[in-house]
Amino acid sequence: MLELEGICAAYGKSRVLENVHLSIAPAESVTLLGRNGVGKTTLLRTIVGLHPVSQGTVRFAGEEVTHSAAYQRARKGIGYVPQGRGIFPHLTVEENLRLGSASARKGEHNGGDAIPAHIFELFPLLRRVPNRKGGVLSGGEQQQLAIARAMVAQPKLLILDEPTEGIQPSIVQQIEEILREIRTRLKVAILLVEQYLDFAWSIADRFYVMRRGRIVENGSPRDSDPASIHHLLSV
Ligand SMILES: Nc1ncnc2c1ncn2[C@@H]1O[C@H](COP(=O)(O)OP(=O)(O)OP(=O)(O)O)[C@@H](O)[C@H]1O
Repeated sequence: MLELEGICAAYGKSRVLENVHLSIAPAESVTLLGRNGVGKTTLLRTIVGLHPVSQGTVRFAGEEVTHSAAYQRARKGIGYVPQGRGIFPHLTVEENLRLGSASARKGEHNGGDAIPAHIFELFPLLRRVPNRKGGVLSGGEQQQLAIARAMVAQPKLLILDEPTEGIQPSIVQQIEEILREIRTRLKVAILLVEQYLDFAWSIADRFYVMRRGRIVENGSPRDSDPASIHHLLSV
């Protein structure tokens, strides 16, 4: 479903990604691990169309999208939950969700479609607070809102950048369950950047480890020893 081949990217003259190859099958859950500053967020941004690649190709759902605009990739089915959540703090929960709808992404400035019922089944907490402003929600609620907003557009691939950052452990478990539902029931593929290895391990079918802009290891959590991955992440 997603294939990255030989991706290179830079900020000015500073090269950040070097020859990255990565693939994700439909409904597969993949985690991208690596220390701070190795290029994980930049790689996600090249996939969603927010950072240009200097070499390589991005293919999604059988089509090359290397140079497509972010909104075109969103329409094709790439959903993105950025680091820091990216919700609108002054808009209500319902308004935030409507902005995620497919018609809003197509540029029809009508406030978007109705919110699909399955969104509230996945996020019952949000059903209880439709009129609350995004900015007054707790960190965990904001993260759920950010994921729900991406899900409103019915993506085929959901990309999440450190969804557990700054969230208490009990809520992390809720988010884990929601992501599992998204993958198994809705058959949406997941690409997760995560520092919290236990969380990543519990939902990933496969992992990649990145160091200094390169993929240095990949495999399946079932066949890998977490201690060796911890070691890889600490050197
Ligand atoms: N806008 C920018 N301009 C210049 N350099 C940048 C910019 N954004 C990131 N970088 C640099 O690119 C490198 C990769 O950053 P990136 O955010 O992709 O890493 P990361 O692995 O996601 O780290 P983190 O976990 O801290 O978000 C870092 O050295 C960073 O300082």
